[in-house]
Amino acid sequence: MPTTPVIRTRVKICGVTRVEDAIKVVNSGADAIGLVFYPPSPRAVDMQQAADIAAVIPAFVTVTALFVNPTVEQVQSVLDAVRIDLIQFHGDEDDGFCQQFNRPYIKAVRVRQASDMVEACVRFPGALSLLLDSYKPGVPGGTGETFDWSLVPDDLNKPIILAGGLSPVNVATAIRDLHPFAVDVSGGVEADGPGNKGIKDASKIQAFMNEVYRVDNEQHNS
Ligand SMILES: O=C(O)c1ccccc1NCC(=O)[C@H](O)[C@H](O)COP(=O)(O)O
Repeated sequence: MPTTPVIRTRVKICGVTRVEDAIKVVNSGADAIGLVFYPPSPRAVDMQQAADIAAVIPAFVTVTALFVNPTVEQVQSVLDAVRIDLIQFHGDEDDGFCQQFNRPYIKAVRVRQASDMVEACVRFPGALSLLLDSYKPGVPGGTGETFDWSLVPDDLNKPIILAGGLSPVNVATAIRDLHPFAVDVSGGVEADGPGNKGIKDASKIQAFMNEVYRVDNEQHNS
């Protein structure tokens, strides 16, 4: 993990499915939203939902499109219809595939051991950052589970986006322990209840952001 804290930890809220939730995310001060283009996910959006959401996102908030092993045509059709600033590849794509879309990209690494992250830095030279997520067999992402943060090497040569099971309860510890460039949350800011995947809760989003602000201030005023 980097030994020096970043001045302000960036935040991406992933799995937004409704315009009203996108507005909550923007108003909370988050830096990025994630739109899931993976139909099996309960958080998947169709093209119209995505276009409607992207239309309310102002400048300086990054609209991220998330794919899991898409075809070239699937990615291109989204890019043609929706304002997308950044692509998140969450499957088994390689660097050549990820680089062909004329958009910056980040690559998810589902962490089992330290070498997963070290090797990903070599295998994905075009990735802006690595998004470190939990490994769960058969589940490509959005698991709501943390992984063993002590596995994260302190000398990775790409900025880290920490994901997997973050919430208002544990994000401060995560930032203190790992000093990631950014944190990414989905399930941890959703409304309670099994049918509410993809429905974000304004008070949880704000609690998450408040914790990020609190720990950033704590680290820079100590
Ligand atoms: O959200 C999904 O359903 C999903 C499905 C397939 C691949 C990725 C998916 N989500 C990715 C994310 O929302 C986050 O980048 C990350 O996995 C954190 O999710 P969570 O553990 O719920 O905070």
